[in-house]
Amino acid sequence: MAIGEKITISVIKADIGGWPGHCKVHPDLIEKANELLKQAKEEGIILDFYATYCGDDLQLIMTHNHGVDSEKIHSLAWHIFKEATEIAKELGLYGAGQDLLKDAFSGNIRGMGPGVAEMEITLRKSEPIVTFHMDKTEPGAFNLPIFRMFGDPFNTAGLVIDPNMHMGFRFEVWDIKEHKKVILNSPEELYDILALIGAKSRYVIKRVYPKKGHKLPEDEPVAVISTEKLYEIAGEYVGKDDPVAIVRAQSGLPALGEVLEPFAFPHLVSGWMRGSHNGPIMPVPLKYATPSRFDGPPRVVALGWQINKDGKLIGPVDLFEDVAFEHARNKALEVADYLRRHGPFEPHRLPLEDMEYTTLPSVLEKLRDRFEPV
Ligand SMILES: O=C(COP(=O)(O)O)[C@@H](O)[C@H](O)[C@H](O)COP(=O)(O)O
Ligand SMILES: [Mg+2]
Ligand SMILES: [Mg+2]
Ligand SMILES: [Mg+2]
Repeated sequence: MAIGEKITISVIKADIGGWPGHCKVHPDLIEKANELLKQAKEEGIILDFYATYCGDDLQLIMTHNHGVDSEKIHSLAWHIFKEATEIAKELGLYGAGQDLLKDAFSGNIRGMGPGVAEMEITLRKSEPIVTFHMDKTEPGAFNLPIFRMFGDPFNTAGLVIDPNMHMGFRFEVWDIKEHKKVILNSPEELYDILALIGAKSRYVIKRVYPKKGHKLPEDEPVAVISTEKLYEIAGEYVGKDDPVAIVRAQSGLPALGEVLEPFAFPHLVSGWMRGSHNGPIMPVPLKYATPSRFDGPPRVVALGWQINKDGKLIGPVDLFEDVAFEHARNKALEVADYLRRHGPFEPHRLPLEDMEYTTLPSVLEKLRDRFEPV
């Protein structure tokens, strides 16, 4: 491994049991993940790793040379989730094995329940990246912040000032209901991008790419978001995914501060209690990534890394530990109070079409025969 060579960064996560309820990952599960990742590193399967949590989701961060969708890496992650599930069962954790939706591994973890964000890139001389980890929300929660990082000059000064990024970026947007994708150019097609991604339960940003003329290869993503579960599990829409993302920063890309700036505004996302409520996403350090009030409000953690020439993950820096995000947290709490006072009423509760995949329809079914024509 060296500068200028290809390296893959994989973030693979799953909820395999909460402690208590859907609140947090038990440290024994993280310990197990670390033990097995250490073994994989010693065997030369991965270059480096870090295991952590966000809420009740166990997060595996890995660097390796196997490219995206590698059977070796996906089966390693699956094996870790399976082994840790045994500990979750032993401890009697809540919903042990919750996100492991299939029994047998068949080559690729996508479509089996866990969330995956991976990118294969040519390693720069200095490679700053941020991994984002969310709980109690869905992939569309990344639409607004990712758009602001790479498309909004009011967020990212570099889009105006830096000649290396003045040409803008390309957004790969997925229609997760029709299972289609489209690539749109920013800034030329800015309004089309927004027309789609404003509808965040249906259209989600999957990747962002540099444009032709950028100093980075145009086929290597600069941001990637996990969306696979929603898209891949055939015939079944699986509600809230607790997504993750990887974003590269600096030197012709948004600066670290431009990557984090969108989270100074705790925008509304779907999820929270029973995956059925709108609420503010609160940027938190790991120590606060324990959604407990009304199973929330939804959380986002940002971990900062430098990847060195050997593929080693130098970090993490717990980026939202900064006091500069205190105001966003307070605002989120204020918005949470305001929304909670609506109780079961929309728009705190999600609109009916988004409730289709929750437990509400079975409640409404009981009343069906009692309706009379008016
Ligand atoms: O959204 C939630 C859990 O999401 P998650 O596991 O993080 O994907 C929770 O609010 C649960 O829906 C809620 O606690 C009810 O859980 P059950 O009692 O139905 O398991
Ligand atoms: Mg859970
Ligand atoms: Mg979760
Ligand atoms: Mg989940």
